[in-house]
Amino acid sequence: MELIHKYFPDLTEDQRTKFGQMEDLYQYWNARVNVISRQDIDTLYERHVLHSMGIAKVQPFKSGTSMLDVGTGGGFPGIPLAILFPESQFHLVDSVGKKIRVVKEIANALKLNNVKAEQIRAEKLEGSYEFVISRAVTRINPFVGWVKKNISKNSFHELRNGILYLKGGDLTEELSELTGKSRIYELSNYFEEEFFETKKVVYVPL
Ligand SMILES: C[S@@+](CC[C@H](N)C(=O)[O-])C[C@H]1O[C@@H](n2cnc3c(N)ncnc32)[C@H](O)[C@@H]1O
Repeated sequence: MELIHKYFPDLTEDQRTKFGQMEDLYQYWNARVNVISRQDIDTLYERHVLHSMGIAKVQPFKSGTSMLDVGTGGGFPGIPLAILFPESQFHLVDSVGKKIRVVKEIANALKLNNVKAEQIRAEKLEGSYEFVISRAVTRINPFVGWVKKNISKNSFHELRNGILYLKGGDLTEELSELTGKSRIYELSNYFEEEFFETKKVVYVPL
């Protein structure tokens, strides 16, 4: 938790409380439905919560933004970002129903009125959003194909609407497959500790 305060010092009391409640909730639910690896639960704040919040360092979302989190699993990156941006709307989707059940339980327990969770495959999803946020779902190229129908045109952020995707490894080959412009943001520019496995946010404007 100290790390959240270190990198996001302006949180309200309500946000601090909600972040604080996440640990017990994930301990409880992960013991019933495996949504994050069991060894990772001890490092929930570093490897999952703060990591998800790396997206906010790249693009802080303005009030009224709508976000789609594709392949959210147990709620990452969507849940931490929904706590951080209570004035924005988050639609969290996953193809696996039991994961969505956990997300709904956690969002309800945290009283996150700005989160909607749904079991659906990304390819079938209608609706439009300013940004698609995601972590560790598939290769960038098919991912862009799934979600480009869901990006709205009305940009009102510094970055044009598009995808913000937490990813690791050497992305040269994957990104060379993309026709449009993409950009890589290194998380090491925002966080001094080296605790993330995937160290980049890939931005694909659409
Ligand atoms: C490796 S997990 C990552 C979960 C979460 N984003 C995280 O980083 O903790 C990938 C997730 O993507 C979901 N998924 C894979 N293909 C999908 C699709 N076509 N539509 C929706 N969800 C999908 C899987 O069910 C799984 O929960």
